[in-house]
Amino acid sequence: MFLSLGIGLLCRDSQVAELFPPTVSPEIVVREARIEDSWEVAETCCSSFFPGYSFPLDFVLRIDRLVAMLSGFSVPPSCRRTCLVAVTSSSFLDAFFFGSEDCKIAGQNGGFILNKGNVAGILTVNTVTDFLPRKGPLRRRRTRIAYMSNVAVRERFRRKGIAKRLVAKAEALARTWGCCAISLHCDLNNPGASKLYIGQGFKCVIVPEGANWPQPKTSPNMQFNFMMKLLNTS
Ligand SMILES: CC(=O)SCCNC(=O)CCNC(=O)[C@H](O)C(C)(C)COP(=O)(O)OP(=O)(O)OC[C@H]1O[C@@H](n2cnc3c(N)ncnc32)[C@H](O)[C@@H]1OP(=O)(O)O
Repeated sequence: MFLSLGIGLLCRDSQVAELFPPTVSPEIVVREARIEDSWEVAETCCSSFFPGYSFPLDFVLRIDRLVAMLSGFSVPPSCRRTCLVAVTSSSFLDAFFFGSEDCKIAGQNGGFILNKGNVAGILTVNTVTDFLPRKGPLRRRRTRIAYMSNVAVRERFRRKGIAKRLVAKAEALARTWGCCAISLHCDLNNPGASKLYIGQGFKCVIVPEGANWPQPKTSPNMQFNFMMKLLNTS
């Protein structure tokens, strides 16, 4: 009986392997982040944008992100901001990764990770338009243009269409906010991300030389493409 049960399990494993070959992502749901996702959002952000840092600097970075995220959700009146997460089904992760790379505690492999790994990707979208030139002598904020940032997918979940899903969800959300366009800054030296946005229909906006066009505050040597996509609101 034990033998047949063992064979049954083996069959199930191979069938599961067939159903989920390594190139296909497990079930992914894209939704707005909840408070309990905060640490994993910070972790996904830091491991994607600062992959080279090790303990204790990476821990400090994550705390910094966490604080920035929790405090950054207050926005000027009439503006919207939200963080989207792509989450994997936890049962899948429990079955395949529990106790291994997704459940690391401080300092392991020289890096700080404390999560079960449900968040596979993140994206922030807002209508604050801090990165668009203001309008008129009163320097009023532009309206109806959403802005995307912090798009990141954990390394082992990349090239499975997760960023595309996050971008599509951000566009849908922007439409519900009444936006007619969505914009972003993309590092000129990030060909993967540029390809992603061009593939999703974003166009580079040529910023006139010397224009007073606000840019993200990163290292001074970093150069950005400002990209935009008109949203079909019909
Ligand atoms: C506005 C911003 O926030 S820009 C910052 C972008 N973020 C980063 O650079 C952080 C580190 N990188 C990442 O987190 C990821 O690699 C991302 C977000 C750039 C892409 O996430 P993924 O989930 O892997 O993208 P996804 O699988 O949806 O790819 C969609 C398309 O983008 C393009 N693409 C994505 N990554 C790459 C890459 N490394 N090289 C070439 N093309 C790429 C491809 O055209 C791809 O389609 P394909 O797989 O059918 O060829």
